[in-house]
This record gives sequence, structure tokens and C-alpha cells, in this order.
Amino acid sequence: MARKKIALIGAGNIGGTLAHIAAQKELGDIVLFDVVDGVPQGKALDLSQCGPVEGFDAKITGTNDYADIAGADVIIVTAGVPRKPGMSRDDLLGINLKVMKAVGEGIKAHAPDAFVICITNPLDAMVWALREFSGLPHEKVVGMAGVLDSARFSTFLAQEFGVSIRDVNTFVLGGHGDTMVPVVQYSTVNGIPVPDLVKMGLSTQEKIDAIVTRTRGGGGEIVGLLKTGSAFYAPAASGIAMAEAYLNDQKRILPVAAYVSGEYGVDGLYVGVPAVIGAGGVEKIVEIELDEEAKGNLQVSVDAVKELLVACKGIDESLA
Ligand SMILES: NC(=O)C1=CN([C@@H]2O[C@H](COP(=O)(O)OP(=O)(O)OC[C@H]3O[C@@H](n4cnc5c(N)ncnc54)[C@H](O)[C@@H]3O)[C@@H](O)[C@H]2O)C=CC1
Ligand SMILES: O=C([O-])CC(=O)C(=O)O
Repeated sequence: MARKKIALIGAGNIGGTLAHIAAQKELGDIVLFDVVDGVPQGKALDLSQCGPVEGFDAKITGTNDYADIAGADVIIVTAGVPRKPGMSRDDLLGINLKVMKAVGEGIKAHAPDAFVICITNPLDAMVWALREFSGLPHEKVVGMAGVLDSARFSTFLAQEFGVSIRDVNTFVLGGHGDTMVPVVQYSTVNGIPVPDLVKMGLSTQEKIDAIVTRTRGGGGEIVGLLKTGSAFYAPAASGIAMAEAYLNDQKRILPVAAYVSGEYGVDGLYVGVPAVIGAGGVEKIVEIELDEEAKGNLQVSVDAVKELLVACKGIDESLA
């Protein structure tokens, strides 16, 4: 069987890390695309030379030509700019919307059968715009945010309870902004719900509330520390988990930015929800019963995403 082909649009911090992990896992041959001449080529050469040391067989090439993404099975989009300290993700909307237009047109022309994972911020608006510009089916275009936000939530909970990260399972739903919704109700340590662990005296409500707040600001915490650029190791690992779910038809239930049409009382936009990811792309959105607080918080988050779509339509008439 021929190797799969993975195209990475954007060869910056996340793009390079995605290429490295994908090669280590031998997910397929990798094409790194960027608008800057030399950067994708240089990174591809450097990464190729990891092969003999790490023992992977993957052809890694760099390009500035969209024609080279033809036949890609998976495309992961990180093209655009990251925020700086003091900025919100939403401040990136104007500049990254233009990037999504170029990327969407490139995908439409050269790889319309791919499964596309968007990572560029502000995520929920950019994945929506990328889908519009590319014209691909909604189930083949998805956004990465919830896997990362849940990983942050799980990390902080594992630290709080002093347990292995392997036993912690969490869902963060809603938009990938400060209004995201870490769902405590469905967060467990090896099946034991976090609220039960609090009742058992293993933590306090105050500490869990503080962890929820820290999770919501998890991206900003790293931006503040790095001072230039934003998180890239965990975002890349999260993107790869989604790519693997598709390539290996794993049917994983992952929190992803999926196109909702009626689920959770929301229609016609992308927002973070639990979804089954398999060979069909987003195969099913899973509607979990939310408590009143989570429901209210999800609505606030959805409203924030809606505002961003209005802004996108104001900037680019073709989206209106
Ligand atoms: N969804 C999520 O959970 C996360 C999203 N992000 C977002 O991902 C994006 C990328 O982050 P990094 O890789 O750290 O940034 P980076 O600045 O290291 O890399 C971005 C790359 O995109 C390239 N680029 C710019 N315009 C392009 C175009 N029109 N076509 C192709 N490539 C283009 C740049 O030359 C650069 O190499 C940012 O918008 C960031 O905010 C970052 C972390 C998590
Ligand atoms: O915070 C940022 O700007 C990057 C991002 O989305 C994250 O790390 O969650």
C-alpha cells in the first residue's frame, strides 16, 4: 500500500513540530508548505536528517507551490500569525482571514479530497472561513482546539489529584477563547467523576474552580511566558491525534471544532463539541446532557463565536 500523504500548510513553530511528530510516527510522506521561500525547504531538509538517527521512513519535502499538496490525505493548517502578549486571539482575525482565503483556494484547487484540520486562530472563525473558501464538505473540515484545551485541563487535574495523566479524562467544549467551557461534570479520574472526588475530600470546589480558570487562560499563560509566539508542542501533538483518528479510522470521540447544524441548539457554525472522528471525517456529533451551568456557559461561548463570524463577513464580502 502506498504511503499516505500529509500536507502541512504553514512551516512555523507548529508546522515544524507537526512534521517531526508525523515522521516519528510514520504517518506518511510529508509536504511542508509556506509562503516564505527557503523556510519549508530548510526545515524539511533538517527534519529528513532526523530519519537516520530516529529510524523513521518518511519523505519530507518543503515547497512554496500549492501544486505539491496534490493528493494529500490529510492537511493541517497553521498558516498565519500567532498573538503576542497583550493581544487576544480575536485580534488576529483580520490578518489570518486573508491567509485562510489563500489556503482555502489552494486546497480547493489541489487537494479537495483531503481531511483538513485547521489550527490557525481565532480558531472557530478561521475553520469556518477556511471551509467556506475551500468549498469542501463540512465533515471533512475540522478545527483543533478542544483536544489541546482538554489536555491542559487534564494536566492540571492530574497534578491536583497526584495521579497519572493516563487516568484523567476531560472535555472542554465551546469556542477556543476565554469563554471556553471545561466541563467538570464529565471530567473523570479512571471513571470517577471529579465532583465525586471533591465530595470524597480529595480536592475542594475552590481548587477545581481555579483549575477551570487556569485552563481557560492556558494559551495566554504560555504566550506571557514565551513573549514571542505561542504554544506549539501540545498544539502539534493534538493535531496529530486528530490526523491519526482519521487516517486509522479510530472512531475516537474527541472535542473538536465541528460544524453544528442543530446539535446543542446551535446551527450553521463551527464550535467545540465532542465528535466521532474516523475515516469519514467528522462522523457524528455526540450530544451530551449538560447541566444548567455548562449549558449557559456554552451559549455565552457560541455567542462569542457568532460575533467573530459577523466580523469575518464584514471584512470579506464573499463570506456574507
Ligand atoms: N487552535 C489552537 O489550539 C492553537 C492555535 N494556534 C495558532 O496557530 C497559528 C500558527 O502558530 P505558530 O506555528 O506558532 O506560528 P508561526 O508564526 O511559528 O508559523 C506560522 C507560519 O505561517 C506562515 N504563513 C503566513 N502566511 C501564510 C500563507 N498565506 N500561506 C502559508 N503560510 C503562511 C508563516 O510564514 C509562518 O511560517 C497561529 O495563528 C496561532 O495563534 C497556536 C496554538 C494553538
Ligand atoms: O493562546 C494562543 O494564542 C495560542 C493558542 O490558541 C493556545 O495555545 O491555546
